[in-house]
Amino acid sequence: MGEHAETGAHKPVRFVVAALILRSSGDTPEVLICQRKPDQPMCLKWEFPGGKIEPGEGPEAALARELDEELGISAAIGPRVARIRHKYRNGGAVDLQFFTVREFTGEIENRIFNDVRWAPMTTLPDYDFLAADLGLIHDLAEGKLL
Ligand SMILES: Nc1nc2c([nH]c(=O)n2[C@H]2C[C@H](O)[C@@H](COP(=O)(O)OP(=O)(O)OP(=O)(O)O)O2)c(=O)[nH]1
Repeated sequence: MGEHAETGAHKPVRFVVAALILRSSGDTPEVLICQRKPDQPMCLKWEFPGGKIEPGEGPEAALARELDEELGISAAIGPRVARIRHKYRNGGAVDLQFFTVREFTGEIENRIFNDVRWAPMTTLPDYDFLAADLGLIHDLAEGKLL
């Protein structure tokens, strides 16, 4: 195995934005989570809606575009609450920025995912999330972030 196969240094970093879309159900804060399709890489893992920033695009604009494409909503992008760099075992690195979304117009529609659901914050660790998200979901579940 060459050194690049081990370090993944040959693969460019993917700059990704994702949304913590929040609502309250009674006293319970909930967040929207999405499950990847069976035919996608890292299939059936859970993630937050979002995707790659396109060249020349700002992070907020990229996220608003992705939420429209993936869920059919027009979202007010709130503050950035986390930034995570993660190297996947296949060598691909991601730079993830998470923004809160507390207001949107339109009805949430599942356009590309295997499943979409509102999850109470405390239940997040019960879902099989992408590895890069694990620290974040534990902080969210423990009420440390929001
Ligand atoms: N949307 C989203 N992507 C995430 C999260 N955590 C995480 O590691 N990612 C990774 C998975 C993907 O490699 C990348 C997002 O890329 P994408 O949504 O535009 O495209 P994709 O899943 O087809 O991924 P790719 O194979 O094209 O890289 O970021 C997350 O919570 N939400």
